Amino acid sequence: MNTQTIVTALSAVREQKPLVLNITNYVVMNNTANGLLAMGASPIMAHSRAELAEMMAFSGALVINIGTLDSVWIERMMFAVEQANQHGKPVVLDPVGCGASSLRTETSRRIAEAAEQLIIRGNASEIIALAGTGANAEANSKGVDALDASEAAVEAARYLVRYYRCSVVISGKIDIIVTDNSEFRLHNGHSMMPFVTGMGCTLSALTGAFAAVGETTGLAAAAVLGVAGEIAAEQSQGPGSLQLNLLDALYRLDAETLMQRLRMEQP
Ligand SMILES: Nc1ncnc2c1ncn2[C@@H]1O[C@H](COP(=O)(O)OP(=O)(O)OP(=O)(O)O)[C@@H](O)[C@H]1O
Ligand SMILES: Cc1ncsc1CCO
Ligand SMILES: [Mg+2]
Repeated sequence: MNTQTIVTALSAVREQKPLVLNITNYVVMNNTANGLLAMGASPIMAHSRAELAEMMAFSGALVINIGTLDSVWIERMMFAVEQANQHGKPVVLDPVGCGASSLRTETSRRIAEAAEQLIIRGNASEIIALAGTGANAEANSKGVDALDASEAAVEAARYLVRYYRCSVVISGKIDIIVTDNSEFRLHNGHSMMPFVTGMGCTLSALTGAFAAVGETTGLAAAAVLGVAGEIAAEQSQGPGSLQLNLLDALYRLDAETLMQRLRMEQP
C-alpha cells in the first residue's frame, strides 16, 4: 500500500459506486449515509431480518456499528454477519463504546468472532477494551469518546489482528492502521473533528465502501477522511459548519489534493 494505491482505490469507489449495507446507530444514520454518498459510494441502512439475506447478496460490504445497541438488534447483527460470510463479503465492525458496558464489550467480541473477513475500526479506548487482558492494557472507557491516545492501543490492535485474523484501524489524533504484515500512521485530520458526533462512524462507513472494492485494510478510508476532514475544518468556524463542510470536502476531493496533503508514515 502506498499513496498511489489509495488514490486508485478512491477512483474505484467512484467508478463502481459500491452498495454498503449499514446496521448502524440512531445518532449517525444520516451523517454516515451522506458521507458515503459524498465520497461516491451508495449507502443503505437496513435492520429487518426479513430483508437482510436478500440485501447482503448484492451489497459490497457490511458495516456493523453497535452505537445504540439493544437485544433485538444484536440478533440482527449476528444474522447479517452470517449472511456476509455466506456471500464472501467483508464486514467492518465499529465497537462504539466498547468497554463502557459489558453488553458492548461482549457483543463486539461475538461479532468479531463471527465475521470471516473483518476490519475493526475504533478509537484507542475501544480497541484496548476489545482486546481486554489479552493485550495487557487498561482502557479508559466512560462513553463513546476516546480517553486514550492511539499509540497506547497499538499492542491491543496487534493482538486483535492475530486473534481475529483481521485488520484494525485505531482512529484519533494519529490514525494507526495495523494489518498482519504492516503498520501505517496517518497524521492528517483536525482537532475540531472530535467535536462532531459520528466522525468515527463515518470513517467506519467509508471503510466499508473501500472494502467493497477490495481495499480491505482501512488505510484508504482513514486517508480520505483525514484529508477531507482537515480541509473542511480549515473552512469551518466550528463543529456545526464542519459537519456540512466535510460532505463538500469528500465530494470535491481529487487525487492531486489527496496526494499533496497526505502525511503517511509507512513501515
Ligand atoms: N485530535 C485529532 N486531530 C486530528 N484528527 C482527529 C483528532 N481526533 C479525531 N480525529 C479524526 O477524526 C476521525 C474520527 O476519529 P475519532 O477517533 O474521533 O472517532 P470516534 O471516537 O469513534 O468518534 P465517534 O464515536 O463520534 O464516531 C478520524 O478521521 C480521526 O483521524
Ligand atoms: C453519541 C453516541 N451515543 C451512542 S452512538 C453515538 C454516536 C457516536 O459514536
Ligand atoms: Mg466511535
